[in-house]
Amino acid sequence: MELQNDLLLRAAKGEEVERTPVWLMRQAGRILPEYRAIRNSLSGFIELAQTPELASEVTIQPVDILGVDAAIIFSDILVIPEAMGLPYEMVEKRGPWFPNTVKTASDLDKLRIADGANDLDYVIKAIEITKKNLNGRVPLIGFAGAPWTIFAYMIEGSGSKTFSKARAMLYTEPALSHRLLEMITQSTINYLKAQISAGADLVQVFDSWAGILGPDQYEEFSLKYIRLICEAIDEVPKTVFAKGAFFARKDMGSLPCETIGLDWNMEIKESRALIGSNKTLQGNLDPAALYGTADQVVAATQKMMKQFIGSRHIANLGHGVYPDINPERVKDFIQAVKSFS
Ligand SMILES: Cc1c2[nH]c(c1CCC(=O)O)Cc1[nH]c(c(CCC(=O)O)c1C)Cc1[nH]c(c(CCC(=O)O)c1C)Cc1[nH]c(c(C)c1CCC(=O)O)C2
Repeated sequence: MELQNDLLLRAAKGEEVERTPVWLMRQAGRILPEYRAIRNSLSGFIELAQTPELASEVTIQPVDILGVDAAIIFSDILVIPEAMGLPYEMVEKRGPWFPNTVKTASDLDKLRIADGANDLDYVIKAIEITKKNLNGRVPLIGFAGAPWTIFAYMIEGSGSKTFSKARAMLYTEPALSHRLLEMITQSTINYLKAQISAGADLVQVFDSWAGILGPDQYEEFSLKYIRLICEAIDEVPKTVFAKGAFFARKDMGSLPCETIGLDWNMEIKESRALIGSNKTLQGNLDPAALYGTADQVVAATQKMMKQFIGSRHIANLGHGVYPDINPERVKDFIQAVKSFS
């Protein structure tokens, strides 16, 4: 199926574009009343994610309602631990929670490498339905968590400010840590390849908890595995978003991927200098900027866009859109990118 709007893919590959493409991390769900209407008719997030027809519907909502230049499949990074044998629950207002965590080698022996196509068949079906229903309007982004971020949840069992159990494991059980990271990496490669076979046009790896490691540990326990994933996937362009990894920007310039995501703490020109000229940069408006008035949102967006002039760029926020943002301000952001020249 020929894409009618392939701005995202051309920008990722560093090809000519008429204008900068724009989408938002966490655009599916969260902010739209149309999403909440569907979600509230079910038992919760997990049932929605596991119902391919509905997951597909909420994936396409931001394309119809907001006018973004890409869809991102509605799912979660935590489907990988579940497919490996560690199920999660989504607790209302509190976030993910794992009844069991990995503490010892015998916990690890109970886990398996996920195969992607079978273990996560509901995501694969949702991608197939979404590709059909998008009918080539915009590209579809597939995604997975980076091994370190997935590891952090599997050890900690929930979100955390410090992830001190997960970070302790790196010091007390480095060999066990590497074994688990290898299993997650292999599962993730299988999963991303299945997403691509089903129709994903680009894949993004989210390393949401990159910023809590020091530079040496980040190289050893995170970047190494992200590199393996990028090396294994050559079918479609890849984006790596490592939140808070300002210290790793130079190393990220040599990852075998097309695009590097920037968070809003990262200065744009400095990031370009560190990462080099042969990557597309994605980002990086502060998500809190969308709490401003329409005029303020437009001004902040233009200010960001100016700093990317002459640079390979995909416009986005510096992290996921916050749940209580007015969708009208999201539209102002998108329109400000589209009319920037
Ligand atoms: C760390 C992380 C998670 N999930 C994700 C990350 C990485 C990105 C980031 O750093 O924000 C990624 C994710 N989660 C979800 C998507 C869907 C696609 C998209 O819109 O980008 C994506 C790409 C749906 C979701 N994942 C979740 C929801 C909310 C569930 C609900 O409707 O109640 C959605 C729509 C739940 C979730 N899932 C997770 C948390 C911490 C939570 C609870 C708080 C929150 O809402 O973010 C783990």
